[in-house]
Amino acid sequence: MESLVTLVLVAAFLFATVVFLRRRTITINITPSRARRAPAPLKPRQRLITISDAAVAQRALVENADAFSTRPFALFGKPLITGPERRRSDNIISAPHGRLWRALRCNLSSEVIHPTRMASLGPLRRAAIGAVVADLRRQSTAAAKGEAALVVRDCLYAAVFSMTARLCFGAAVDEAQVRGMQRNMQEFFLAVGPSPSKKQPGARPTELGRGRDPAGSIRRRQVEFFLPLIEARRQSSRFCNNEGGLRLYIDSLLDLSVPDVDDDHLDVDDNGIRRRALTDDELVSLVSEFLGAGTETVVASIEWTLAHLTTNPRVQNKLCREVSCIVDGDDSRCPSEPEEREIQMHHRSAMPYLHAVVLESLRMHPTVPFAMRELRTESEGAVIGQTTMPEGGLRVHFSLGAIGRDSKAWTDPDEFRPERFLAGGEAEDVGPLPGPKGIRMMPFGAGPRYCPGMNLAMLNIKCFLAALVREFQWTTQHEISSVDLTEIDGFFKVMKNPLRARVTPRA
Ligand code: HEM
Repeated sequence: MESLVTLVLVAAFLFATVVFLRRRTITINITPSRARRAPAPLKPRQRLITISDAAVAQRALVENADAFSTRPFALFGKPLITGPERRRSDNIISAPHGRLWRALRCNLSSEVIHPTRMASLGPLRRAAIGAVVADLRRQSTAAAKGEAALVVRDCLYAAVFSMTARLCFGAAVDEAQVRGMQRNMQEFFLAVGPSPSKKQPGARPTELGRGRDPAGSIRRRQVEFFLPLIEARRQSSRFCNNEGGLRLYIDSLLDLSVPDVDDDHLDVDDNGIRRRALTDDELVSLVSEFLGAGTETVVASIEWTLAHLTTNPRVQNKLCREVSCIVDGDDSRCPSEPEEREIQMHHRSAMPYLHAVVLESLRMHPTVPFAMRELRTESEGAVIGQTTMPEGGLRVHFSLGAIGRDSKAWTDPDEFRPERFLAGGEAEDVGPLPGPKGIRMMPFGAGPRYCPGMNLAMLNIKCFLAALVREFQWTTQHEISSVDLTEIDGFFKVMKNPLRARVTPRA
């Protein structure tokens, strides 16, 4: 009897959701919360639905963008992002849709990672790539004697992290400080779920589950570690330090004033809004968000792509030919400045196959597995019309992996086939963000909350991949290991078993 009642309730809920998302027939997969591990705790009695259908995602995230613009606050569990004062210390990811979110997002996009600033990132990126290449050469020489397969994730992670940390704090931070930041972030991600950090040397075992106040103590250590670095930058004569044309993230945050009232419904004149500087707790939240978002996602994407290249010699050779032809060729159309040249070379039109390989990898393994939204009970009237919002509100997870592998939208979706993104292919007009024809894949999300780091991420992934494929041949070592493409979904979608490959320097 009890199960019959549950069945009826679930059926009514599914029906209501479909009606709410549009009153015509749509295919919608709704997974009850227990069927998938929710990366973030649900509020008591809050319902969770998982959307795996691109058309439904389009209607929700693009056509009903206002209603679907707020993420659940407690993505990580409150104590991990709440400062010692126990007040909200939002970062961009957690800020509700409104003035504060807009100010924070606009600061990152226009001050730090605006396309016009991409060129000044070149020296940092080249140093990071140089470090990985040198490390892999050294390891491959050592490994050649013992015929061992290399794990690329560790040196990749260290290089990308150091690049992101210096974009945040500048050249003044030394290696020890960068490694300290890395450990701190690894501890954070260990606490929130499976991540590449788990395998990182020096990562301490998580304290979760030991019955202490683990989240609170992780946050305390984060504050203790980052505040002195922030304070040092605040006290420095930062206006005199030329950071090679870079606008450091920490400087932009220290200069930023944000609206004091984060309520778009208040009837106030724009000029009358009180503004304030960011609190120390907010600065810590924003800095750690930048380091985490800028590193984990990019490293995981490069590793997934290398895994496919290792098992697909045809694709790898084709990519290597394209990269070598452009990098080693003398294309007079390219600008002579190395920074400008780098950006132009990695443009879709210059290296279409590299672009296609990266898109295909992101389609199959979007490294952020879900775009999450929360629909509040307050917005019920405006959004839902006749339908009753479940008590406690509604959590909606858009499954980016399922959308990218939908067999109704993609031919052989589980096959790694970059050609589909080339001219004449089934996805020639599909890019990393949904275009005017609607959503086919959305590895960087969709609607107003899409990833602001997309351009930087695409450029970094392409530059690392181009160098790694041009410098090395990637093969499996059957007698020792094969490539295991099993995914693990935590806050990030990572390889369950890190890529182990034989890495041979090209002549
Ligand atoms: C391969 C690399 C990356 C992937 C796949 C990725 C993916 C995503 C996704 C799926 C979202 C959620 C979008 C939504 O809810 O609709 C997101 C949000 C976000 N990402 Fe990324 N990201 C990447 C790199 C980066 C980088 C390099 C940065 C920073 C420099 C960054 C900063 C952010 C921020 C701040 C948000 C929150 C945006 C908001 O709420 O307004 N991401 N990202």
